[in-house]
Amino acid sequence: MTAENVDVVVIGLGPGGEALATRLGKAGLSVVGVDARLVGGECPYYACIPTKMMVRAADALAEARRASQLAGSAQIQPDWAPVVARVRDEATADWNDQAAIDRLEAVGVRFVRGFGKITDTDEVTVATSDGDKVFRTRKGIVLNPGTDPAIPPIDGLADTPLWTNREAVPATAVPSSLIVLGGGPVGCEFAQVFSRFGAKVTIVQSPDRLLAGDEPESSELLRQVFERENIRVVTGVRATKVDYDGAFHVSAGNEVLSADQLLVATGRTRDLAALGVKAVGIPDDGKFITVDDRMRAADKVWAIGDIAGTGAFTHMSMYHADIAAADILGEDGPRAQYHAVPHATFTDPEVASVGLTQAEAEQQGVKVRTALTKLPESSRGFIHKLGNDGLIKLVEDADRGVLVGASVVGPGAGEILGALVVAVHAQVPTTTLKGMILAYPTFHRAIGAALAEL
Ligand SMILES: Cc1cc2nc3c(=O)[nH]c(=O)nc-3n(C[C@H](O)[C@H](O)[C@H](O)COP(=O)(O)OP(=O)(O)OC[C@H]3O[C@@H](n4cnc5c(N)ncnc54)[C@H](O)[C@@H]3O)c2cc1C
Ligand SMILES: NC(=O)c1ccc[n+]([C@@H]2O[C@H](COP(=O)([O-])OP(=O)(O)OC[C@H]3O[C@@H](n4cnc5c(N)ncnc54)[C@H](O)[C@@H]3O)[C@@H](O)[C@H]2O)c1
Repeated sequence: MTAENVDVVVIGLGPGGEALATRLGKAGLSVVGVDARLVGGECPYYACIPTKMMVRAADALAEARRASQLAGSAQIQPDWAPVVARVRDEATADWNDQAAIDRLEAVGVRFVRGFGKITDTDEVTVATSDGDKVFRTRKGIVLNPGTDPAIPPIDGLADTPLWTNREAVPATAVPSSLIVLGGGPVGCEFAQVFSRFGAKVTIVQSPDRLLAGDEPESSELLRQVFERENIRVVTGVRATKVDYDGAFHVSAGNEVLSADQLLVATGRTRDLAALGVKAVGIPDDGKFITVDDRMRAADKVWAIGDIAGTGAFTHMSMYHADIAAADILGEDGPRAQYHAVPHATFTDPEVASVGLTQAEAEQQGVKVRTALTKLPESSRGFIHKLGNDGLIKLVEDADRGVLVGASVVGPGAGEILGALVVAVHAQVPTTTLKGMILAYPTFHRAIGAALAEL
């Protein structure tokens, strides 16, 4: 088969791949963007955007329920139909990516729908509905394949009509009861959404706490809020068997949990062998592709996004895209650094953090000093009253006198975190931070209270 010569092929057009292809196209390179599914990847169609629309709706219900104690009587009749309509019409255009394809083509990028595989050094073969297309690349190949939901090998699970995020996002009805397998960000966000819309929800999480990558204090606070909202949280237990007879029956620990629906949110996976990475010397038996600080994975091969293993977030994929694009264009761009990576889980309260947790800092041999303040004890927390659950925890490198990590739980925690991202990123001395004037009465003013404890 004759190969077409192009400058760059981008395999997988997640948020990073789409941004990178756009930038290279604008710079005048001949770029082929390949995606087997939808241009934009998981985030706009099955993840960040539609789930945060669901969260927005669920939060509106929670605030309306709080009104009766703060502002008078409010009649609430949850209705999933507006959520279904927003997700279908506003977030995903009914899971149609034509607008994204048009945007790419407008900057000269050629889009090919199909499954891309590296078949030789500098060569990509795309399996399309019209047969294979082969491209030879002058400048290189960028891998942005993202991840699929991982389905754990639990006896009886595989053949059931389980949900992952890809079925939960387009769901047109709220199940009356739901078991959520996995208490990470995906599991926690969906659990609270469906619970607030009326489902009886149980989370089964194998580690001993929710959001196991966050601070233990954040996990514990979220568990308290969830239990207060009648979400059952079962931790330290692994599901061993699933039976389906029209309802799901999950054996976990000493009990069998039953529910109408099962949502599997136990992490993500990608088959590297199917991507053909071995052809360019990249091991294909791991979970991630190792990259350097310019996102280089092999000679003339770059890997960006979740697959690089530096944090599975849209902002990370976009960050990688900028760095790899600059390298491909021969620009002297910044190198990747990861000492101040932020993330927010959009539960209510939100759980957000940047940099190292206390445990991570201690593992790295940092002489750690920590401080913790509770938001209900702040003026703004006192005023806010219902829904004021929250905390701010700071992790300081006591020798250097700078913050190396911070966590915020609370209303708008992802926004409050912004100030702490600046502090950790720029390594602002703690003494300088202590001199800041923080507006009264804001939630972020509690950062000052935490700093005073250091
Ligand atoms: C439910 C949920 C909620 C989330 N919420 C947030 C959030 O609020 N904030 C946040 O920052 N992150 C969130 N994330 C994570 C976020 O979705 C990902 O980190 C983000 O999509 C970046 O992924 P990526 O760029 O690596 O690729 P992806 O978005 O996974 O896209 C990869 C693309 O590559 C394609 N592809 C793969 N292999 C091939 C191949 N061989 N050939 C052709 N095409 C291929 C796929 O079809 C896909 O379109 C969430 C994730 C989930 C599951
Ligand atoms: N707001 C956000 O930024 C956001 C939201 C959702 C997802 N994400 C990203 O997407 C990725 C995937 O999220 P996720 O929540 O699916 O994965 P995760 O790996 O973060 O959490 C899954 C949890 O399920 C547990 N688990 C695994 N197998 C289990 C089993 N058999 N039974 C019970 N528990 C089990 C894991 O130990 C883990 O604690 C994450 O890396 C996250 O960064 C980000």
